[in-house]
Amino acid sequence: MTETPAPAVLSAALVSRAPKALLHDHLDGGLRPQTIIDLANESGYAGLPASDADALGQWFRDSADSGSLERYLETFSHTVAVMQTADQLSRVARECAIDLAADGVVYAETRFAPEQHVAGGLSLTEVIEAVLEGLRDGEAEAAAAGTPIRMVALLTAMRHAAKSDEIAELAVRYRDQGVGGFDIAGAEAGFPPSRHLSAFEYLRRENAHFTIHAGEAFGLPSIWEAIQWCGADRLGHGVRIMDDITVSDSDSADAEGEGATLGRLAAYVRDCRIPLEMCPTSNLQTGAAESIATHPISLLKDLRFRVTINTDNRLMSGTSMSREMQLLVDEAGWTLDDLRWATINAMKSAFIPFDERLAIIEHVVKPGYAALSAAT
Ligand SMILES: O=c1[nH]cnc2c1ncn2[C@@H]1O[C@H](CO)[C@@H](O)[C@H]1O
Ligand SMILES: [Zn+2]
Repeated sequence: MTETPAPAVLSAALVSRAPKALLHDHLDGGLRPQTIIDLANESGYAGLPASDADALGQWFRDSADSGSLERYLETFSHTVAVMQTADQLSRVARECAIDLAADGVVYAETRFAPEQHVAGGLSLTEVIEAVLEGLRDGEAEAAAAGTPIRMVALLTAMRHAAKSDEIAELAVRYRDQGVGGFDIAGAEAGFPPSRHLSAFEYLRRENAHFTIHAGEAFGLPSIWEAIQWCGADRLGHGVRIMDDITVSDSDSADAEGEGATLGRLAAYVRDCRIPLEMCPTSNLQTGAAESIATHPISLLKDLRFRVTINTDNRLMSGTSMSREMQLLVDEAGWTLDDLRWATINAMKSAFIPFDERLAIIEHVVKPGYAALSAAT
């Protein structure tokens, strides 16, 4: 009798070398702990809950681990507090690009809400320009270090606030200067995407791209509004699309997803290839999923939804793209081919022009994975 050999578990060294594409990363959720401390000391912000980097990093991870999106979001008050001057914003953006590049990320969209960075007297445009400058500097440094990365900013409007029209206009104004699109974020329950319909209608008139955080802390109605009412190009998280998928008996969907039945909304999302910006560790912390092994991302992969892997908030989750990928390999059986597929999915869904996406897929992602396959 011949036994099928168990697939080789991918080593951390290999996963860290894999080319990665990241669509869902919050700039204010990815600061280095030491940078927060430096910036707090320089600016006189006295509210930090810890004064050494290790303890502060731990504090963010623990506090974000509450099982509630609302409490998770409270931790951002400390990062936002030290992102109120042009120098602070540029430094954080520069380090974001460098850290992602060092992790093997070759393309990343990082998002932030300009309206949260005006407490120190900056205008919205000064906030955006400071971030864009930092991203350009970070790209240049990463290239010089031999780890080139393309960085794009997304402008977020906070869903509980009333600034989305203005932020959407800025996303259009800065479209050719490093801003790829628009997003809404913040507490989901009680703040449906349709509250910001005029911003989305404006963006569509302008042929601009946007994604919407939906289906994270709230279910199908939020996803339905985001897609069918607001016209979102992509879904931030979208993990609750599972509520519209029936698996005949527990865990019975096999590797091809046989045994699963899609409702109308889930079928629409799959048929239209609507990208899902999935963030496994973040979902465990906010209670949107129970474990990596049972996270819907694997079933959705098997069902061939357009799944992408993302970090959400590297600081609050103590994570990186390599870590998210490694967890899927170790705890949910993902293969190198699966990681390559998710990376190409992300590049196909990026908010940059088609020819530029294709160039990264053909000249960076595919050769990178081919070299790794040859090495396994
Ligand atoms: O997973 C999330 N769901 C909803 N909102 C989020 C998430 N992560 C971060 N933010 C919110 O987005 C703002 C801009 O980056 C952050 O300040 C945070 O309030
Ligand atoms: Zn997010």
